[in-house]
Amino acid sequence: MRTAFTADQIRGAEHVLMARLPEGTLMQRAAAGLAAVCADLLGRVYGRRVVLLVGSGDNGGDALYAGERLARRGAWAGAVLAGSKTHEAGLAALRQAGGRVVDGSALDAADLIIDGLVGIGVAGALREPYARLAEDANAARAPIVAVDVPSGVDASSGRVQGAAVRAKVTVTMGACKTGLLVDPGASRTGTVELVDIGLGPYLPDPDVTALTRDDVAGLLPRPGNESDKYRRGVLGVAAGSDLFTGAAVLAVGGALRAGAGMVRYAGPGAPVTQVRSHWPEAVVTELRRPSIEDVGRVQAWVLGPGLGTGDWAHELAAEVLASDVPVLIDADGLTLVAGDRGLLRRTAPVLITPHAGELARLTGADRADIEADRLAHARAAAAELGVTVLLKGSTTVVAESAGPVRVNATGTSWLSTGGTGDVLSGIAGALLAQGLSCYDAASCGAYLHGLAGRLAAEGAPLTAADVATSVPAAIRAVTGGHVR
Ligand SMILES: NC(=O)C1=CN([C@@H]2O[C@H](COP(=O)(O)OP(=O)(O)OC[C@H]3O[C@@H](n4cnc5c(N)ncnc54)[C@H](O)[C@@H]3O)[C@@H](O)[C@H]2O)[C@@H](O)CC1
Ligand SMILES: [K+]
Repeated sequence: MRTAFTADQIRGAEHVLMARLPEGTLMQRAAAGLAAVCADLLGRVYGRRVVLLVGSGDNGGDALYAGERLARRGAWAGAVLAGSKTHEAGLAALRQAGGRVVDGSALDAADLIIDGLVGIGVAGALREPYARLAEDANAARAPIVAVDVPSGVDASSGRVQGAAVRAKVTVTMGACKTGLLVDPGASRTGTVELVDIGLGPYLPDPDVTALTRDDVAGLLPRPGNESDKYRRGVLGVAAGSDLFTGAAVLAVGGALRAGAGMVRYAGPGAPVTQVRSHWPEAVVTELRRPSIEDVGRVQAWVLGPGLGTGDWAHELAAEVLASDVPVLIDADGLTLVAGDRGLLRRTAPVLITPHAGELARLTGADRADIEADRLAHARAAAAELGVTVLLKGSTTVVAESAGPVRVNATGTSWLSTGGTGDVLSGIAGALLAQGLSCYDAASCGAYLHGLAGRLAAEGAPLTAADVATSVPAAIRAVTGGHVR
């Protein structure tokens, strides 16, 4: 499990550790790790031009001491001092090693740029001259190594309020920061390298976690000798309408490919015909009225893709939500719930899977605000609505009212195409039906969906149906595909 922490959590742990060590120890550990990554990236250090962007805090101190180490190995090291004050001991050490102070024009001829403008101490948008330096560094041809956090990215949320460095590598000290895993910040970090400065034992429970392949392999249900189609989990899918038939086909497809023992599809005539012809494996009930009475027993429901938002859909949603099994609500189901919050009054668990626009409709928050601070809005919605929230987007996050938010890093921008959300609801629904909690079903579902998207795309456009087709390959990639 990858873990990440807010700036305050990191400061708290650093405080305890620092009190036990001689002054300056942590910064030397940080600078040593940073210099090693820079040297790796340069290949040969001797004679290469390294430009340090140095802010007024300890982030600048890390950069100066790393510059000193590289200068001692024969690099040309020039520091651009951006702040009204500078880490004096760091600057003296750099000078002693042969480094110098330069102006921003040195960026053009740099072989490597070290961004030590601001780290976890940043507040708000970068001020001048920091903002201009960040932009000039981005425009230069040299790769940028960001110290701790790319300057301009909020370490605790991933928020970017103005100019921000776009790094090739981010060398983060002690522990990963939340803002490095959540967009828009995550898109600025490049590769994240962690330098161990001994903080581990002093860290609290993480703010954010990300499942690894092994975590997902451990959580995914696998059929055993005792399994039959009923015990493996039966998923009900209430989706599709005479107007929108494809959503039903895609949600059922995602569910079948993700290992549901059986999928019971319930809908009106047109999607019933489509689902039957695409998926003879599904057990289909054609609904003449909005009732699930004749559908048979299920262990979880997917409610909403392509369902419509009229009275018929509302009545069907109310029936599904009156059941005593977990329900995943997506798409039109979310619109129905936004218009009638009373539908959420139930004791069995609810997982909602909105994108930012759908969450805005549900909570009244501004869509752009949600995009800018996905974590905070997903958490707040989970607490307000009493549900598990899977917020879709460039970084998909899964939040409950308490505990760490799980972020998913497997996605690809090729997935932003019509119908992929319907497939995701089928995958996560199938995992719910197999007995996973909303939290695990959502985060494993997002992981598999992202990976299936990557496998389907291979760097080219994909369709939602391709994603569903690739889900077994994604599961094989995660579990090692051992035959059992
Ligand atoms: N505290 C520690 O034990 C360690 C800290 N380390 C480094 O120290 C950093 C934290 O240092 P600081 O607490 O000094 O904070 P930072 O260096 O991250 O930033 C604080 C400085 O930036 C300025 N600043 C804040 N927001 C700004 C904005 N929007 N535009 C322009 N300037 C802005 C402030 O005026 C202040 O001088 C970490 O990110 C890490 O790089 C590492 O050396 C490891 C050990
Ligand atoms: K930085």
